[in-house]
Amino acid sequence: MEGGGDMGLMEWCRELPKIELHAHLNGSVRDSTLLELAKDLGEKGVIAFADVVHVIMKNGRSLPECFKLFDLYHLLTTDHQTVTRITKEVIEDFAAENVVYLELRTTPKKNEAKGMTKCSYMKAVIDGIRAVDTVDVDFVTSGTSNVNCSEATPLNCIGSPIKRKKIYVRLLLSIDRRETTAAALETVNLAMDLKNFGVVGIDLSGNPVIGEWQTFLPALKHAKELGLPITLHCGEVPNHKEIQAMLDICPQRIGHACFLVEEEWKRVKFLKIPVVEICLTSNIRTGRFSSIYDHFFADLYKAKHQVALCTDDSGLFSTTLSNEFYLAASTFGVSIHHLSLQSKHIIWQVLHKIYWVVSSYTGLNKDEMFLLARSAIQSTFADDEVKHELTKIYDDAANRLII
Ligand SMILES: CNc1ncnc2c1ncn2[C@@H]1O[C@H](COP(=O)(O)O)[C@@H](O)[C@H]1O
Ligand SMILES: [Zn+2]
Repeated sequence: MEGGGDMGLMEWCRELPKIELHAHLNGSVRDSTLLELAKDLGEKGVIAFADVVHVIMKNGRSLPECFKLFDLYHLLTTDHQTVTRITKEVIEDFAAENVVYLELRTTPKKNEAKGMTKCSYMKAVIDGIRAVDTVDVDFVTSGTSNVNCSEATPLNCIGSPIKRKKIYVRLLLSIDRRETTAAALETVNLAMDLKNFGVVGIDLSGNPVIGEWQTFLPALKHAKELGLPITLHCGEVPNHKEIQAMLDICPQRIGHACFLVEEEWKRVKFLKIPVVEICLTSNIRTGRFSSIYDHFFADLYKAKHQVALCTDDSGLFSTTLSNEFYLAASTFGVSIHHLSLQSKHIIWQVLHKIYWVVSSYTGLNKDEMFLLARSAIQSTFADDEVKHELTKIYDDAANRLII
């Protein structure tokens, strides 16, 4: 799909201002940084460098393999200084491809050996946000925090003569499915303490075959009581009892939703509440769908259900948000407008190819992609002021990007 006439579309996708709602910090680390960190630890004799290189560089991974890899990532990134470094780099990478609003999620971690508490982990993340120097960052919502974080000021230089790129960064604190109820509650309370530093909500993630719903429920209910929005990794495996329970608490958003059955989709659509964070490459790479043509994105889009294209783990899956837009545009464009949803692969592929060749048309048209990107504004957990600013960014870009 790349190269030739298609390059225009990819470039357009890069130019498009984008909103990223589902990105895990440790899953978004650059390969080059991981390799450097692995080399360091290899030299210190903590890991066998030769053994981990091919694991880091491997392309296709099953979901269980991903979680094994996260354990390795966490070994590499577990000290304050490294957490600060990866946060800085991840934000710079998203900003470089015109992500204008990033809701970055991460699991606050305790590590006694490194003197790390959940709170100090988050301080290291915040230091990383403050260390970004290639773009202006807006992340402080107001005032200071009561967790003894150093005085924080927004990094955007008001009145700076040179107009630089700007990115809004907000944080979601993740509860890992391996955690206890007490640990999950600690994360929710920390999120409340860090509201002034751009923490806007709670995520539930981690290996979907681990942990019981009842373990996380008290913390999620607590978050709701505190008015913290929630997004859940929902239906990554076919656990229908859990999917029902997740929908019962009416989260603001859900991610993945790969294994929802018709009845559950009806409920999602009827509730009109959960915005679905769609992670195409992640779902394909982890084998949730044997072909991208089986993905439910087109179904939801056509039903006008609120969806947002996201990367999930841009480092782990070697993708970017621009790439996800390109993938959606070049795969689903024809199908969305001209085919029935039940079409089989072969029909999708043949018609898509014919249409593509005949008309040189590469998918969703630019107006629709622009609106798709813009529609994510309403799904952010940011306050109205930020939403207003984002709307202005899209209004400005409309002249340049759509006719
Ligand atoms: C592939 N789909 C996925 N499904 C579920 N959880 C995932 C995930 N991808 C990432 N994570 C969650 O994010 C953590 C890494 O980032 P942080 O250490 O929090 O920054 C993983 O350990 C896992 O808990
Ligand atoms: Zn995820």
